[in-house]
Amino acid sequence: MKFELSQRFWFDAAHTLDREIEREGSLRIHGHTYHAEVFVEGVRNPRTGMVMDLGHLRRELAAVRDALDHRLLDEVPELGPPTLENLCVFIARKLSPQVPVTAVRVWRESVGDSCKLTLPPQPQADGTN
Ligand SMILES: Nc1nc2c(c(=O)[nH]1)N=C([C@H](O)[C@H](O)COP(=O)(O)OP(=O)(O)OP(=O)(O)O)CN2
Ligand SMILES: [Zn+2]
Repeated sequence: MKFELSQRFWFDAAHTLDREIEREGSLRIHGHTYHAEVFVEGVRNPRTGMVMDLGHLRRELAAVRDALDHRLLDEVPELGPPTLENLCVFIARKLSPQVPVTAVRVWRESVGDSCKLTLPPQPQADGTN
């Protein structure tokens, strides 16, 4: 049996974005509240009954949030242009290799847009995936 767990967090951040349309407003520094959800997938450890302890995931996400919250995203190392796509990749890469992440979604409620990065399932310790 395979299970999918998820954990959400949010952060407030500023950015600019170099776009072909709506350039002027996008190039001015402005802020958004971003929401993110990280999905992990796997089988239960028979001893713990868990795919992974959600407390560990919460700790990992607190560190990721710290790298993004109240920041000017244009200046965040390794992010690149501060798009939803790059935020998904950044969050996935910040998680330690032990986290069996299969997807990351980032969205802005106020604008109504959303981006989901889907990753291939990681091999499990018991050889399944
Ligand atoms: N493929 C993508 N396209 C666009 C992205 C993106 O991340 N990936 N991002 C944007 C803009 O940032 C987004 O549309 C928000 O627009 P913005 O000018 O930043 O803010 P608004 O004024 O529209 O929204 P408010 O939060 O209400 O101020 C565009 N395309
Ligand atoms: Zn914006």
